[in-house]
Amino acid sequence: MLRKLHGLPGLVAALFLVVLATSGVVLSVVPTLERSAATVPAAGELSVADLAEHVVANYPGTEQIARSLSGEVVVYYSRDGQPGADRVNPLTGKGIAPYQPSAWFRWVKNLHRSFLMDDAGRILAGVLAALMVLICLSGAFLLARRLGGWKAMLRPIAGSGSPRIHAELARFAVIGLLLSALTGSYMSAVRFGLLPEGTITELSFPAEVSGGTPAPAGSLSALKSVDVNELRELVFPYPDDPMDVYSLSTAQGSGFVDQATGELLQYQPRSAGSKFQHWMARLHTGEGLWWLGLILGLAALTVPMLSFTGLQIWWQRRSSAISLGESASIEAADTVILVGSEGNTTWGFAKDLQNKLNQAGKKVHCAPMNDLAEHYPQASVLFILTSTYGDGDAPSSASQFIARLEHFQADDGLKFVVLGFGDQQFPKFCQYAQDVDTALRSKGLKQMHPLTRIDRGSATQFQEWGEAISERMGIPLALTHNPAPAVTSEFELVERVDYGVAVNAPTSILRFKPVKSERKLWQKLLFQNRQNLPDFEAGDLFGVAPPGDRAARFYSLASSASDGILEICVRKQTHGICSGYLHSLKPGDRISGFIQKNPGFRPAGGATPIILVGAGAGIGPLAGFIRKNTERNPMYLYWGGRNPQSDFLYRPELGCYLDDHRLTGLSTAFSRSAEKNYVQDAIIADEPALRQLVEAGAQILVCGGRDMASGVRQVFDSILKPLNLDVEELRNDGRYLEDVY
Ligand SMILES: Cc1cc2nc3c(=O)[nH]c(=O)nc-3n(C[C@H](O)[C@H](O)[C@H](O)COP(=O)(O)O)c2cc1C
Repeated sequence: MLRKLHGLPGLVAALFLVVLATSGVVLSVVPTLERSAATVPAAGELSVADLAEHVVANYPGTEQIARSLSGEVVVYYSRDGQPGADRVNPLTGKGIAPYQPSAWFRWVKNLHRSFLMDDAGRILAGVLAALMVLICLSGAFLLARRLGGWKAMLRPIAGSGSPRIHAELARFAVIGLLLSALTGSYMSAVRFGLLPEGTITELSFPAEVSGGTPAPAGSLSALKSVDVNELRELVFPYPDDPMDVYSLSTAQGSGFVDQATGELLQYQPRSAGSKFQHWMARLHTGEGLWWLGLILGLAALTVPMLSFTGLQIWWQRRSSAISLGESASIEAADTVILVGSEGNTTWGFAKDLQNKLNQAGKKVHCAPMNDLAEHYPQASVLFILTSTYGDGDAPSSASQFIARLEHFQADDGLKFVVLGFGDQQFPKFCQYAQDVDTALRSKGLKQMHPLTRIDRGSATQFQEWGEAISERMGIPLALTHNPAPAVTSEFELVERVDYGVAVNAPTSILRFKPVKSERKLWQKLLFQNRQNLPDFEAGDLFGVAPPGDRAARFYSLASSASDGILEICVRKQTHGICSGYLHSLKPGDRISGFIQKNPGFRPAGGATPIILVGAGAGIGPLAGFIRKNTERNPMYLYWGGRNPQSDFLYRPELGCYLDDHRLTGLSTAFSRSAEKNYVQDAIIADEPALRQLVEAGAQILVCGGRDMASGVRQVFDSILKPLNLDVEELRNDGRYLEDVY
């Protein structure tokens, strides 16, 4: 719902919003330009009387002096019967230049206010401003949900590509955009009478005027008592009409001034409503608040990019949407599958399950979890397949599920199974699936099979779960869904470096070049994936299926697309089909593969010190991070191998990285050498230095086998103890990341 509230207005209004925002950016510099050209006297330095005296000395035919909120003073005068207007220096009253408002800015203002279409355009601009309020608010809620609550709004944002850019820009700009949209909506609502206007009472001409001989403007007491910075406008009396008066308008109110006595007549302070309206306009335009104008302009500058990335996200989501096969009705279904998904990948698994159950003769009803019915009269099994989002929260298609469960009537014969989809990198791995499992049990439903968690869409884990369910239900259920994108790219092996044969740990660094083929124009326009030149970062995963096998295996990437090479570091497993296949490749051989993003495993960036820990082939992504560290931020590597003569992976590269300071420090440990050390020992040896780094905000990234990762966690727990910290706490702050296999 929240996503629709955000996306739909965005899609409908994107183009108009870009026009509004771009013209807003141009207008946002006006207050700064005006302010830089204006001379603003210090408070108390110059009164309106002084200003009038200086101006009249230079412009004897002065009719009006106007001062903008930016401090620009313009005198309107008549000379030899001809009207004129000059910008003047308030301190001297001397003219600076003829006053000529910019025709270009006027055109942009018209475009911004009304799309150059008068009232119809103004109404459209008002509606767009209101839509923008909706987009900003729903976007802020989505962002808070994604980051794990309002308190976590400043947390590093995981992810990459358009979703990450969209979220980063939105976080930066949302307050500015919301302010512009709210004030713009208010101004439109007032203009079209939807909100009351702040009353500005028209002053009637004073009944009693002295009619005496006019005194010089500089001597009039009412003008002397007003600081020039308060002035809005001073209209001079008609020459040779002793019964006429000065009309004075200031920030506080307006009134008349007797030209002979200097007395203030019929003064009217501004009403609270008028002040409010005035401030809303200032907060929208930044008039007189040049710094705010620039902030609002910067925020508006993000709108074209937000629209573009928003459109890309929508398109990607649409492209990955799964159309479900025929679904039995709620009344007729003997099996129900409910799906909780945000990015649609879980639907692919659900569809496979539904197809296989159909093939086994079941009548399956499949729906989003939010569509939980009150009763499934014929159903004996309820499958829940759900992902987890935010910080252990429900994905959007399951957000109402727990609430709806209150009204659910379960038959005695109904059993349930929960299958969670998540990512082990997140501290609350498959937490929502766990919550659903608990909620169903507390509701009194019987579990048919224990909760199972699938990590990063593993086809193998899904298949294994299918086998277990198959046994429970007594039906064949060969689940084969592999969420790999249908489109793979071709890669050619250009180089391999082999290590570790002598210590029974054959490990190769394999470097591939993508085989190029250009995208067609329509594919580019429709934001289609680059078919053969995928975008990837070190730490993302490379999916490869060995010949004759549909299930892909994943290898952490040791390079980024910008390196121009796709690099993986693969240890040949005993009986490993895929690792054996990769190890058999010779330069010139081609393979097909695809990229799976792994946004949860990336160094924080900026000056944050990074501690990299790995063992064996786990060095792959870590080497990729170091290669990318061209800004020479502090980066330390702790790595464990078997023997320095045989499997010191990346030895020459690491030497170069140390020399050119992409790597700040390197500690190694070898288990089959004289020292017989593991990476944990190398970490303990540097305990005080590491503690200091963590105290200074360091982030730790660990890559390698499960046992090594668990040992490293224990060691860090003990190192962190004196700081009253532990790995779990760092993990919650995104400062302890693992890529474990
Ligand atoms: C912003 C974001 C937050 C996530 N939070 C969690 C989480 O807290 N726990 C977890 O196990 N997985 C988390 N994941 C991983 C997803 O649950 C996982 O990728 C899942 O397969 C997505 O399925 P879906 O595309 O059907 O929504 C998160 C993913 C993203 C992009």
